[in-house]
Amino acid sequence: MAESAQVPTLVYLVTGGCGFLGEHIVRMLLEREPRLRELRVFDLHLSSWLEELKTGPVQVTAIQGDVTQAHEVAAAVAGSHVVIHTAGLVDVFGKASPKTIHKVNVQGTQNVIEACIRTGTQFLVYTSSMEVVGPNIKGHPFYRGNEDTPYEAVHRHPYPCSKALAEQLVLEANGRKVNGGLPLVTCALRPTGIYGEGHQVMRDFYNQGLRFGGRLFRAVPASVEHGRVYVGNVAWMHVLVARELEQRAALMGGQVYFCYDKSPYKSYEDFNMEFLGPCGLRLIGTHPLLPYWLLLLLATLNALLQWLLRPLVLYTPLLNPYTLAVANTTFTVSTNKAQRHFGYKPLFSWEESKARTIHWVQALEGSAW
Ligand SMILES: NC(=O)C1=CN([C@@H]2O[C@H](COP(=O)(O)OP(=O)(O)OC[C@H]3O[C@@H](n4cnc5c(N)ncnc54)[C@H](O)[C@@H]3O)[C@@H](O)[C@H]2O)C=CC1
Ligand SMILES: CC(C)CCC[C@@H](C)[C@H]1CC[C@H]2[C@@H]3[C@H](O)CC4=CC(=O)CC[C@]4(C)[C@H]3CC[C@]12C
Repeated sequence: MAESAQVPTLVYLVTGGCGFLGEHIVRMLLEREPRLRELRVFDLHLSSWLEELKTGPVQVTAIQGDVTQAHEVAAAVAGSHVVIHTAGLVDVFGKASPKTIHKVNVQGTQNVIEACIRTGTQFLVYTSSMEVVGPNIKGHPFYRGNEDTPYEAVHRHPYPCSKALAEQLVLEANGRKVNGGLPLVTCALRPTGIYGEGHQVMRDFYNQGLRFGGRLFRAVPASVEHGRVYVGNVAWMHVLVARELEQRAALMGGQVYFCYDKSPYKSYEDFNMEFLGPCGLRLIGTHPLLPYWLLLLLATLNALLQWLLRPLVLYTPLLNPYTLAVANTTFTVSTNKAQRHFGYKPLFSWEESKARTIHWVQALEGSAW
């Protein structure tokens, strides 16, 4: 990869570049990668905000395409120096079938790898997930663990299964020869639960709170820690990894990195209240209002209803046995591997991450502000 501060030469491709995280990566690259000549944004659904980016100095190329279609992926990858593969089907609510989740997340990733090899693209950054590790089906806590913490990673749900398989494909591809004979250099980033501007689940919780007269009802004990990381910092980690992968190929190739920042360790709901509280919502109860066994019964009923109604309507409530288990199991990370390997420091402090997220919630349609 040729380096020059004056003449931008690099071509980057971001798959899933119109999604929640993808948009932040795209904007961050344009702001903080001075060597960029062309930025290709590949997504199933192209967003209108891409148009405004086309007026800047970097050539922004919007590519409507499907990662499950190998020829579309190969055409987009050809001629790029770095691929950031963020596209994925993020579904833990039963909106898509397990087969579709597998096809997009696993076959789609395989297509990206093969496209890099066939077209001679040498650097691949994959957005994995904390979910490839856990929480596992046994509900074992992962308390402030790092990339080397032993943990029994056993999954049954299609989403974590697909992310784990895809991550494995990416890591195993490290070192394979790409067209031209150079080695492919890959690595995987594992965000914990991402939050920030554009976060759909946060929007859902906010709207739910508004419907209940400004109240949310505690469902998870405050003592359960759930790892969260600000979207801007996750994007920054992608930009840094992409930048450093060539110089530090021997160290970083085939590695996994948790995404982390200074966001506090809290339960899923208490963490959300850091933003929803200042927007006028209250979390009712210091303990869960319903006992766990009753929540599990409701979650199971929801799963049953989803199955029964499937021929007529898609019923996809937030509460199901999987989301209940994830929200009720401690899973937090404490690591400095990204700092040691490629000098990562969070770009946004907790105070700034919080302020930006609150500002976004306040601007939502139907907001109480
Ligand atoms: N949201 C979260 O808390 C976390 C997300 N992740 C991972 O981060 C990545 C991005 O997730 P989000 O931004 O939250 O999701 P998102 O749903 O907002 O973005 C995913 C993007 O991929 C695109 N996409 C989906 N199927 C596609 C296909 N067949 N071909 C081309 N593009 C396709 C979508 O149109 C969307 O723009 C995913 O790989 C996800 O697994 C990892 C950890 C946590
Ligand atoms: C009412 C319930 C008891 C609470 C429901 C909350 C859930 C909807 C969310 C709790 C934990 C979330 C997941 C977690 O942050 C890890 C994730 C990583 C990803 O890669 C994708 C998203 C997610 C699975 C995230 C999804 C929503 C929760 C299950």
